[in-house]
Amino acid sequence: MSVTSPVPHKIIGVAVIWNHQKQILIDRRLPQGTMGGLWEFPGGKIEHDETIQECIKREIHEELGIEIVVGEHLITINHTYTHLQVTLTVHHCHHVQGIPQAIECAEIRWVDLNELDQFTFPEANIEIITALQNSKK
Ligand SMILES: Nc1nc2c([nH]c(=O)n2[C@H]2C[C@H](O)[C@@H](COP(=O)(O)OP(=O)(O)OP(=O)(O)O)O2)c(=O)[nH]1
Ligand SMILES: [Mg+2]
Repeated sequence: MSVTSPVPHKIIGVAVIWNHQKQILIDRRLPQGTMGGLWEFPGGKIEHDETIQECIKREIHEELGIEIVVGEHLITINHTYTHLQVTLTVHHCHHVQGIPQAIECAEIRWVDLNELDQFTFPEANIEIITALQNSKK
């Protein structure tokens, strides 16, 4: 008889942050740890008693030191990696104040939508990027 233990499930709020030049903010994960060195949209785990919008606003302040307005829902992705299941709830967001700083990541960049293909993202992000490209057509 084999016993399988369920993989951990993380609920993550994710921000697609736009500036006035219609660029999107992406960050590179630290080299060590899960999905190290890959690019991502900033965000993180939801805390209890928090809405997804509150989670996104808090994570962006903690990780990048900036203020944003959380806008329209873009997509929710359920994805299972080998040792981890994630639910990524993605919202369009707007940069309001502050210069983004790489507080909890290796690097950050403002990029055009058509430049996203040049960066390596986690597997779950393929669907997010497709949704973004389709929503802007
Ligand atoms: N923020 C973010 N996370 C993503 C994206 N795509 C993707 O698969 N993920 C995964 C990577 C992580 O496992 C998880 C984000 O959780 P997290 O940033 O709070 O957690 P972490 O793994 O960095 O670290 P920890 O706090 O659990 O130690 O979601 C994305 O575009 N943005
Ligand atoms: Mg994070």
